[in-house]
Amino acid sequence: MAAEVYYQAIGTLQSHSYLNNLNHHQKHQNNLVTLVSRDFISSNGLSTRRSNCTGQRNCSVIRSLASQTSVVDPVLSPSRSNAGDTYKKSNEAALILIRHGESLWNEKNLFTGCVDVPLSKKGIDEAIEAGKRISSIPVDVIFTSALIRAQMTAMLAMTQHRRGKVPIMMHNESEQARSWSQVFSEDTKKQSIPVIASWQLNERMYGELQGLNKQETADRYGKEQVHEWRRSYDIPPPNGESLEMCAERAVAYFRDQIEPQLLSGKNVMISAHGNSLRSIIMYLDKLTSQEVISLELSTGIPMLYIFKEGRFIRRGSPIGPSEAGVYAYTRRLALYKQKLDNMFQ
Ligand SMILES: O=C(O)[C@@H](CO)OP(=O)(O)O
Repeated sequence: MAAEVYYQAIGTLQSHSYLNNLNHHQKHQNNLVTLVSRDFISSNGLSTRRSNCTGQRNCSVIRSLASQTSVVDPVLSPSRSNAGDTYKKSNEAALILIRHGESLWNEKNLFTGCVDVPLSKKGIDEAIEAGKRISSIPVDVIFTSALIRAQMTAMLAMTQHRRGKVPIMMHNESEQARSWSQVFSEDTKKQSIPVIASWQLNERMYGELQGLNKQETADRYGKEQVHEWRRSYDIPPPNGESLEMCAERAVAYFRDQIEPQLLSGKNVMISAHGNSLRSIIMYLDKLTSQEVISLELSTGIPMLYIFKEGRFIRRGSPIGPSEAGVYAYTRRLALYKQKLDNMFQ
């Protein structure tokens, strides 16, 4: 199918605001992300409405980092719709975020944090389903946390990718590990996707709540207290990390290790966790510490951003591998899918 066909979809998408588009996706796919106070997203007045940051140290750090990004949509803006050359010349990359599929402890409703538990049967199915949704989106490098549930999710998702590249875990923990895991064929390397695991993308450390049942904890300490531990920005659970503390390491890692990949045009997938991803989304979408409280991520639903000219544009979640809208977002995505369609005709 020709790339132009995908561009036709832009005509229909142009009339959608960023938020409408997001809502359209959400309607069709079980709430990838829930933002209770959404009005800020469609507004240009982000900075004026964002004076209510309650976080202390890191809040200002996050906000100054975030000030480099924007939710303005250059891809779908009418003035750009016919600017084919502009698309060609501009440097852009896809960024896929995915929270791991349901884990055995999600299933049991236990606080998990940095405890390293695997996916449940349902989580395995979710990861495979997630893989189908992104199976026509190019992935050049994968970042996961150091935890098995995020790694399982990434690996299972990639089994569904139409390009058929093999994800390979990088082992840089020692010189010997690096040397013993070398690949000596350039051709094979080209058919591989490096997978980089980092503790900085781990779930936030839940301290003394790890292993406790969420409902029983609420019964014992009160719903409000537990909600504060779970969703406030800067109040940590007993001996654990607040979201602010989690953001400090996860966002720093994103900026230092992941953004350079995107800047060089590489398409990146991040498989991580509810709270490490919430903190990264806070950075990408310039959410305040108040706004992030209402951000919830579903397990196993991938979310696509386009990184273009230093800005992150949230595109919602691909519904399926053939959904025209997703591939219409950029010429590169359209061409990539067209190539895959030709290969597998
Ligand atoms: O238990 C956890 O580690 C997290 C994510 O599952 O829970 P919460 O939703 O409370 O942040």
